[in-house]
Amino acid sequence: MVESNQRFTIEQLRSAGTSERAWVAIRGKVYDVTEFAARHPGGRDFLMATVGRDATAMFESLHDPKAIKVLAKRQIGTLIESDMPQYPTQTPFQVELRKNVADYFKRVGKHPRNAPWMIVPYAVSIGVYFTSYFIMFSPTICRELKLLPWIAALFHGWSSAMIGLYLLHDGCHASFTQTPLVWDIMRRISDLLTGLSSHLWIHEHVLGHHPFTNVVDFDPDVLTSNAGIIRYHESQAWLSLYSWQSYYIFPLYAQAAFKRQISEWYQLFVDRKFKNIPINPLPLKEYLWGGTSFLSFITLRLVLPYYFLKFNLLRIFLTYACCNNFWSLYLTFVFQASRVTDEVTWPKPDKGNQMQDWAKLQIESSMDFAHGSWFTTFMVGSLNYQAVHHLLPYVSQYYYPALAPIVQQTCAKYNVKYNLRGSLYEALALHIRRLAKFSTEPGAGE
Ligand code: HEM
Repeated sequence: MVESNQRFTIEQLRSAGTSERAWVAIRGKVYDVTEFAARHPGGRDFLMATVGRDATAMFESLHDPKAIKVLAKRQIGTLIESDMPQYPTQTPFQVELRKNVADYFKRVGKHPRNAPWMIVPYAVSIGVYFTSYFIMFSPTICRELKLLPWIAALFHGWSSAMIGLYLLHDGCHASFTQTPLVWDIMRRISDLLTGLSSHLWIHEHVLGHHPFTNVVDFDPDVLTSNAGIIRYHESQAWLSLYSWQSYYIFPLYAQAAFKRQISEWYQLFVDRKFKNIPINPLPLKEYLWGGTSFLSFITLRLVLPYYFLKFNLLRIFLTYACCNNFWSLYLTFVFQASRVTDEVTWPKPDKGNQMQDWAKLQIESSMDFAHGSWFTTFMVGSLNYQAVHHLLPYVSQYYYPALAPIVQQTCAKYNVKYNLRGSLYEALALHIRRLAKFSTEPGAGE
């Protein structure tokens, strides 16, 4: 039995990231949520992924401030010192934003997670995925219409990107319906069809990227210890290959899907970490899902076209090269344009590990584009409203266009910079400009 006034080190907390002993730290208090996990309205899976660490930023960004009261009787002690940056609690800007957003949902009489129209893009993504697959590997079409299967391969890449932007993204943010089973089904569909792991992505995106966007050494995309092949921050050590990065980003970005399909299962099951983010011991269910997803992916990509439809291996490889390269370029450009530019902030915690206002950081580290264009919004899974998404990741993307003016007005009142460009191309040009800037050796004109 643990006494409620006990003081824990971060290592002790870390060792309690299992289903038998699940502890989590929020604002310096350590809670035992082993029993609570089964009753967590956000589902057991999300909670179990977050235990064994200081989950303050993630918890506060997703829950009403009152939710912490539910945990009061589960407090078992305090954390001696956190290894995570700390944001101030509930600044006036955050409080007003929260109120304005809540007022909007009260006015329209909707729940932020309920948006039945989202079924349309979900169905389009899956529909195009299977239609294009059929065209790519229909022996008759391939014989009669030589070009069509290659166009279908591009559409297959596009639909894989859309599955990521819609089913994976919304499932991992729990932003469609209030039912954990639905979120689970959405992200598992993505696993089965794309050969990527949504469990790993929860760690990368929900635990790593979102609470600490662009924060050096905490956002897994901005690590000084892992210089990477692209340099877009001054904290990354200089490598002479960066001189060429404005040119090689295209082939580099294009191979992202292939690289992930090979590395993700290793990171999840063998390495048990994503860059700087450790992964808690996995339940049997996760191994079974991993195996099923891998088999389904191999069946779709190899067994069916090679053994049953008798396509040769070179043709299969080239078809998937078309698909994967298009898919990777499409997603990478959207992601990079919406946050890797000079105009957004790249904050650092101070010496005491303290950060500025979390909401302000989310807005100022985002680059929005093409507000009002329904076509762009559809094509980029609403990431053209990046600031709103980062501020309210649990709200269905269906509501972003309506919420953006409310957020912008609140930003204007509190003098918070809201970055917005007219089109994706403008935002992309800013990204390319930043890469060009960091392709010069420090001290040689950067
Ligand atoms: C990605 C991770 C998480 C997701 C997606 C998530 C999601 C949710 C959702 C959807 C609710 C229902 C209320 C609402 O709609 O706001 C909820 C409630 C709650 N969650 Fe989480 N949660 C996560 C992590 C955590 C963590 C780390 C804790 C800390 C122990 C936690 C503790 C709670 C508590 C105490 C409630 C309120 C329960 C009640 O009112 O009875 N959640 N969560």
